[in-house]
Amino acid sequence: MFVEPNLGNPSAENEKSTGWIEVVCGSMFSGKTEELIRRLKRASLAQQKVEIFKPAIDTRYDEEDIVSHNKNSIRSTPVEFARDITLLAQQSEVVGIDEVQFFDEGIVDVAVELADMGKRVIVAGLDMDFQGKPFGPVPALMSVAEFVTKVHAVCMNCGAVANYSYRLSESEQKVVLGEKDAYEARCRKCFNKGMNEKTRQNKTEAVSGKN
Ligand SMILES: Nc1ncnc2c1ncn2[C@@H]1O[C@H](COP(=O)(O)OP(=O)(O)O)[C@@H](O)[C@H]1O
Ligand SMILES: Cc1cn([C@H]2C[C@H](O)[C@@H](COP(=O)(O)O)O2)c(=O)[nH]c1=O
Ligand SMILES: [Zn+2]
Repeated sequence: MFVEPNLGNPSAENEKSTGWIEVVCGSMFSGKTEELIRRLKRASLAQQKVEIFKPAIDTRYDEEDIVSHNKNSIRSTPVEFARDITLLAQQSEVVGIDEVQFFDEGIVDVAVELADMGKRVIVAGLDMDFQGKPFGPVPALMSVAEFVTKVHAVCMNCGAVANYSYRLSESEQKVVLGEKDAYEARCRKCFNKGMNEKTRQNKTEAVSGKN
């Protein structure tokens, strides 16, 4: 379990405690949102000023709340652009961001600026997309973060440790919102098996003139 670093206890009135960036990443169903909520609720319990953001496009469970697959939730502000967070987070000591993979690359500078101002910035998101490729700004965020936590799901095919989000449909679009109806957590072996089956099926359909 992640143990929060000491926020510091500045003795001089104007002295700021050091800020930092934490990344919680992994596949779908790996517990990213639960871990984010856990850290943010502990910060609130410690009387710290907490602000939470999510990309406006993620409306799966709720327009505003961040909701885990277990239905654990926390209030958040949906924002369209990464830059919006800079303005909205000015008064906070702790800034949480969920589904960070959906933000533009500007989110990296935003996270760095907020941390430079002395804030604790906690972001959670998918490190890989449905093809097993790095997802948006997450790799760059991992580079600039002080702390990176990779969490894992359970493979729905064989029960092994799952590192991949396997898309059940044939869609090739990067962004396809969904839950268990659309994705399965899979281990490396079962993910590769599924991807190879898809490739074979596409080739067969191309030969038979279906596509
Ligand atoms: N294949 C799976 N592996 C692990 N947990 C799963 C799986 N499918 C459903 N869950 C549930 O999802 C919860 C994690 O949800 P959540 O924090 O929203 O994950 P994430 O944000 O990483 O998608 C787990 O505690 C568990 O109850
Ligand atoms: C792999 C992958 C996922 N998505 C979408 C599907 C869900 O709506 C979110 C991930 O949510 P979670 O909290 O991590 O379960 O992302 C996508 O759009 N594209 C992908 O490649
Ligand atoms: Zn497996």
